[in-house]
Amino acid sequence: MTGRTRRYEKRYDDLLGLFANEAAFTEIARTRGAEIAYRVDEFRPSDRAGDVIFGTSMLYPGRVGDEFIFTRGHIHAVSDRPEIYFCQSGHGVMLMELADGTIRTEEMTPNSVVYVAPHWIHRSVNVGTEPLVTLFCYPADAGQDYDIIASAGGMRDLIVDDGSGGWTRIPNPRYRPRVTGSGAA
Ligand SMILES: O=P(O)(O)OC[C@H]1O[C@H](O)[C@H](O)[C@@H](O)[C@@H]1O
Ligand SMILES: [Fe+2]
Repeated sequence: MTGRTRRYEKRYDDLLGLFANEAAFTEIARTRGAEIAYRVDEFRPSDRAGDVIFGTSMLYPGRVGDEFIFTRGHIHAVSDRPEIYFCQSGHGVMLMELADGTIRTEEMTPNSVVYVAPHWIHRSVNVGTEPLVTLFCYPADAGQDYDIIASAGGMRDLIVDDGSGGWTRIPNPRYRPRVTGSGAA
């Protein structure tokens, strides 16, 4: 991508506390903490509501224990703002969750498009062996809220190796359901 207005990179060290297997993470961070886990190049023409931010993201393959490497994940700060992702290469899963814990996954393979509808928390997961490269686009006034995941102990499900070359979803043992709506427990 040429003409970017920003590049943002996350190293393994920046992902501390996000993976379920803390011992496996500690071991990886000890030897490869400074390695880039993912990189985002974006073009942001302005922050105006009618404008769009677009760019490319490159998530390198990896695993922490059985869990596949992922982006930190967020909900848009203006939560009704959607996003689209076009997969250029690699094999990924878009893991999406509503505040009430409803989960959805969409597989990402080259030339597939994923629509992240308004109000969905979203995280890209690389379940393959090559970098997962996506082109993304979302409204320029959307912003990102990371606390919605952090305050719940992560997303409700983990995307893990199924032991036969694929991926599967298992419940996240650290997940604490959010209190949503009136009177919900
Ligand atoms: O913001 P993160 O959860 O770290 O994910 C990294 C990036 O993922 C996507 O590509 C989004 O469109 C970016 O806006 C975001 O910054
Ligand atoms: Fe987003």
